[in-house]
Parts: sequence; C-alpha cells; structure tokens
Amino acid sequence: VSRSKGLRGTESQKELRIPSQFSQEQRIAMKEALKVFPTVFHTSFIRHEVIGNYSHLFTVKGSDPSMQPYMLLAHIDVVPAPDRGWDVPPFSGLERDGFIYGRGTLDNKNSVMAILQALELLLIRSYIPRRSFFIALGHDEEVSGINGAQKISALLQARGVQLAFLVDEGSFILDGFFPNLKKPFAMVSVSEKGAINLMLQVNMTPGHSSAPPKETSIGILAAAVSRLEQTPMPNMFGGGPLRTALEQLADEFPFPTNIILNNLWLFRPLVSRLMERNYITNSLVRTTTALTMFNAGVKVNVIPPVAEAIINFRIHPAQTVQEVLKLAKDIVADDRVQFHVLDAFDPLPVSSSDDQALGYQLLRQTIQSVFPEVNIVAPGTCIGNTDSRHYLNLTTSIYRFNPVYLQPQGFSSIHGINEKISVQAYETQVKFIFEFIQNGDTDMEPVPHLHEL
Ligand SMILES: CCCCCCCC/C=C\CCCCCCCC(=O)N[C@@H](CC(C)C)C(=O)O
Ligand SMILES: [Zn+2]
Ligand SMILES: [Zn+2]
Repeated sequence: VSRSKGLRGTESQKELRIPSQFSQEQRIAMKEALKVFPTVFHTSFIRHEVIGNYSHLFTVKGSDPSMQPYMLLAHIDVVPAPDRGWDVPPFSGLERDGFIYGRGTLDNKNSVMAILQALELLLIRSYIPRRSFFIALGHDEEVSGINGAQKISALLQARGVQLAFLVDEGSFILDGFFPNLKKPFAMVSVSEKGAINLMLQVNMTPGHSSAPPKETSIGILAAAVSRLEQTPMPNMFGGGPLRTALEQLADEFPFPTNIILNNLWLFRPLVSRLMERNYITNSLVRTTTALTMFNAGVKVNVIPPVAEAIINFRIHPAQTVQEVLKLAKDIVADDRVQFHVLDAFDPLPVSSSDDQALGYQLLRQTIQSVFPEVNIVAPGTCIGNTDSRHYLNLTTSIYRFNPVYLQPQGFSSIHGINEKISVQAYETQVKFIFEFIQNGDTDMEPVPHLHEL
C-alpha cells in the first residue's frame, strides 16, 4: 500500500507555513465573534436571505399584518482608504480617546451594526414587533447599488411588497455648518440630487511634436473643461426643502439673519448669494460641476490623437439631466468636443414631510426623545446619492437620516481621512433605533386630508 497519496509540500513551503498558534486575545475574539447578534439569526419571525451573493435582507414579520411594513437601509461596502494621514490604520477599527476610528465608521457601518444591535437588544427583551419591517444591507452602494439594492428591490417588488416608508443614510444632526447658527439641528433629507457622469472627448490627427499644430486635443479639451469649471451652473435657490428648512431655522439665528430668513419673499436674492460663499452650502443651491478625471497623451514627442475628461455633475432638484447637458454644451460651445453620457439620473422625487407623513413624523418623534436638546427637525436634500434611489418602486416616502452629530470636520472625513465615531455616539444611535422600531408600532397611519371630529 502506497502512503504517497494525498498532498505533499516542499521543504521551503513548510518553512513558510504560519504556525496555527493563537494569542489569548485572538482566542477571546474567536469566541466573541460567535456571539454577534445570535438572537437576530435564531428568531422564528425573522428571515435572513443573502441577495446578489453579498447583500443581506432581513424580513422581520410583525404580529399585525394590517400594518404596512417599512425598511431600514444601510450598506456594508466602503470606499478605499489612503494609507497615509490616518492617526490609526483605517481598517484596524481601533479605539482611541473614546473614538472608534476606521473607514466606514460614519458611512455607514455605524448604521449596519446599530440596526442589528438594536434589534438584538429588543429581541433579548422578548420584543415582538406589531409592524413588519425589512433590513436591507447592500454590498455595492459605493459603486452604484446595481447588484445589491437594485436586486433586493426587484425581489420585494416580485413579492408584492409596498413599503410605508424607508430610512437610509444621507443626513445627520448638523452642527456648525452655518457660521451664525450656534445650535445643531437635525436635517432629514427628503430628496437627493441627480447626477451625470459626462465624458468629453477630443480627437485630432496625431503627428510629430517638433512641428505642432496651432491647437491640440489636449489644449482644446483643457479649454473646454476650464470653461465648465469657471462657469458655474445657475443658482437655483428659491423653493423646495432648502427653503422650508431655512424658514424653520430662522428664529435660531441671531439678528439680522433671523429677520432675513423670516422674509425670504424679500431677501431671496441676498440669501442665494450668501449660500454661494461656502462650498457646502453652495452645493445646495446649484448643480455642481466637478472635474474628476483627465487622460491624454501617449508619448513625450507625439501630438496626442485623443484627450478625454470626465465631469461629475450633481443636479439641483429644480433641474433635469437634459437641461444640464444643454447648459454644458452651451458653455463648452465647441463642436470638436464630443459629449458621451456615461450614466445619468434626474433628482429624486421629494418625499412628504408634512404632519401625515408617517416615516418623517416617526423620525421627528424619535429625534425629540433621544436628542431633547435638538430644537429643529428640518427637511433637506442629500447632496450625494444613496442606495435608497433603487427603492422608488416600493415607496414614495424615502428619508435619509443618520442619528449622529456631524461637524464640518466629520463631513470631510467621510471618504476622507480619520473617519471616526465616538463610542457614546454609537451607543446613542443604538438607542435611537431601539426606540424608533418601537415607535414604528404606533397606530398612526398617513391618512391625508382626513380629519375626524
Ligand atoms: C443646510 C446645511 C448644510 C447642509 C450640509 C450638508 C452636510 C452633508 C451631510 C451629509 C452628506 C452625506 C452624504 C452621504 C451619502 C453619500 C454616499 C455616496 O457617496 N454615494 C455615492 C453614490 C454613487 C452612485 C457611487 C456618491 O458619489 O454620491
Ligand atoms: Zn454611504
Ligand atoms: Zn460613501
């Protein structure tokens, strides 16, 4: 009988082998990992499905089938993190001075974990929801959501699901975004901007660089993108959620801003100019134009045949893809520059924030109880895009809100460096969701225009 069957490694492979000895810490971590949300996964009225290979859908079946279900949304993927500039390595999850550092700690692994943690804590206390809800955790939000959110949405549509409302990322309790506004306020985004990724291309005859033509593909394209950058899209400040928010915030500002914001019918032109002064508030009043990619040239001494650039537009709610493309063509005003739309979508519909809007009112109620120091809950428009846009077929009530304080520095850390969340903020987020889920069991239903005496 030969004993040579099976796998055999070389001596050098044996030397490279990592010994299977684990530290005390690693052994504790192994055991702790087994304990993550066990009740969520072992509760009879919760169904867990993996969609599109990596996304997760939890269906939490409530006891009252007459109540329309809602959905909590978050995403498990992250954008890359540069190695340099971080105080602690971006994927270590290390805690320092009360903060957990890491890529995704605000965007939005805080929500992934807090949703599951809050549910786990409710289940441990024998909670049985009345209203059914879904938890959808997408895996490709940062690159479109097509294989995660879009598939979950299609699956639920095929099952005949209609949602009362949906809560996703996209806004925060904003602290210090307006120079004179001392108190933080909660902004619940009821819409999000549209977007266009536009490729501009210039093709010219290549040749020897020793006798260059008067104009080259690089020069023509550079001039075109420079015109786009130097010619901002029109300021569209006027109505919509932003105006509502500023009017709600008016009395929180000192004199004379309070007077100005209380009289936007008169001071609209002034406020629209003031909003342009800061790059964040500027993004709320117009379609923004960001030059994000530029490629040209093949060799130092060759006149390049092709030059290409990509422009990322974020479309103001009062404009459309077609309107922005027309404006961009007029600004470029050069037929040698070809326009190729890589992908585009219009701004998202505005969800209701009135008294009858169940999702909005539940958020407001929970904000007021968990953050009693926050006076104002105002609607807003999300300047980025979220997975929630793939769920338009399931609901007209989409709210984007993370129950976490955010300062301008924290905003820069999202997709930037030193992204972090305080342990206390995370605990408060768990508390918020713990309360929100229970508030969701309320009998209050959005019944517009129906008042009983
Ligand atoms: C009125 C006071 C000032 C308001 C300031 C606004 C502060 C900003 C607060 C939150 C913004 C967070 C945006 C988070 C969502 C963005 C997620 C994202 O990056 N998505 C991608 C999607 C793309 C399809 C790949 C994106 O590029 O937008
Ligand atoms: Zn995100
Ligand atoms: Zn992101």
